[in-house]
Amino acid sequence: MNQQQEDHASLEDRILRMAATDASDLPDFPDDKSDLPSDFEYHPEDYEQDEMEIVEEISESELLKYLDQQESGLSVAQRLFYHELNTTEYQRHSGSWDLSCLTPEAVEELYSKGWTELEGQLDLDTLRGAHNESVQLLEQGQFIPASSFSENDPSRDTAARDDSILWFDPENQADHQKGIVDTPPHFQKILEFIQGPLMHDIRQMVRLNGRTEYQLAYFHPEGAKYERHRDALPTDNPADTHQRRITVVFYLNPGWIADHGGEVKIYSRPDDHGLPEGAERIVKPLLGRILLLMSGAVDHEIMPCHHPRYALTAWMR
Ligand SMILES: O=C(O)CCC(=O)C(=O)O
Ligand SMILES: [Fe+2]
Repeated sequence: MNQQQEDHASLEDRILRMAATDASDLPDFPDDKSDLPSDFEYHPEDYEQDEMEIVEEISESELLKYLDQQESGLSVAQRLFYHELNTTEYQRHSGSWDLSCLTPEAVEELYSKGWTELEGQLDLDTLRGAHNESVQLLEQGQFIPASSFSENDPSRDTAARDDSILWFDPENQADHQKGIVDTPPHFQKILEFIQGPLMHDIRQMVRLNGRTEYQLAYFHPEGAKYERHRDALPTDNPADTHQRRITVVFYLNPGWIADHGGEVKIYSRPDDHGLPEGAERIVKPLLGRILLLMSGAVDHEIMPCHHPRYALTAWMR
């Protein structure tokens, strides 16, 4: 762990700090122990229990708001990078960064804004094939409403999303009860790209320490949307295996036009006064476009869809 990281509280510490400030029933501990009632016994475990209950009660968005007030999610997420990429010193050597598919500009943008877009990484045949496979999976009834997964993660506001999802498991441990299906051949190629060149590049730049999951989402054309949210809590702990670190979204919508809707709105990060620092940005879900996000740093939303919309999301931990 480097000096920079030691100076910052871990995610757990920051959450517990909040719990402690909210817990008005915590005793004011006097320096002079004689102020305590004579029969008072302090069992720290009792209060730790209270703190945990408070953490469970607050919603994910409230928790994020509080964490952002302590430090912006982007600053926290930037410490997952091995280097400070926005220095002239580091950028001068960008030609020698060992990248197989990403450009140095894309990596710099991911670092400095928390997100970037890529194009032209996969051939049209694979992309069109994956779109056709998505339609087949829908016709086979393989998708499950995302909101029905809420019991797995009580802090997630699953009412915020109208999409239906399924999971690909590269080891092909199909379990249809849990929404896991065999990976069809064109999706297999996309997964190979993610696990190969893309993972290679991201690993060079960002500390990863966990498994990657693959979710295919279908948004129905009767206005399905996904309200503003973030994919993870901001963490800079290299040992964390739980929080998602990088979100990769592959759009699979041939012939997309503005009337189809389903654009992604990317929210600008808040400044020191909690106000948006810049304008919101729109990403169109065009076939072959890829959106990369620092999962703990960037709020985003999916606008209402007026045409079937498919996207594959990979979350790297
Ligand atoms: O489909 C997209 O554009 C993004 C999906 C997303 O935000 C999510 O699944 O968390
Ligand atoms: Fe998301």
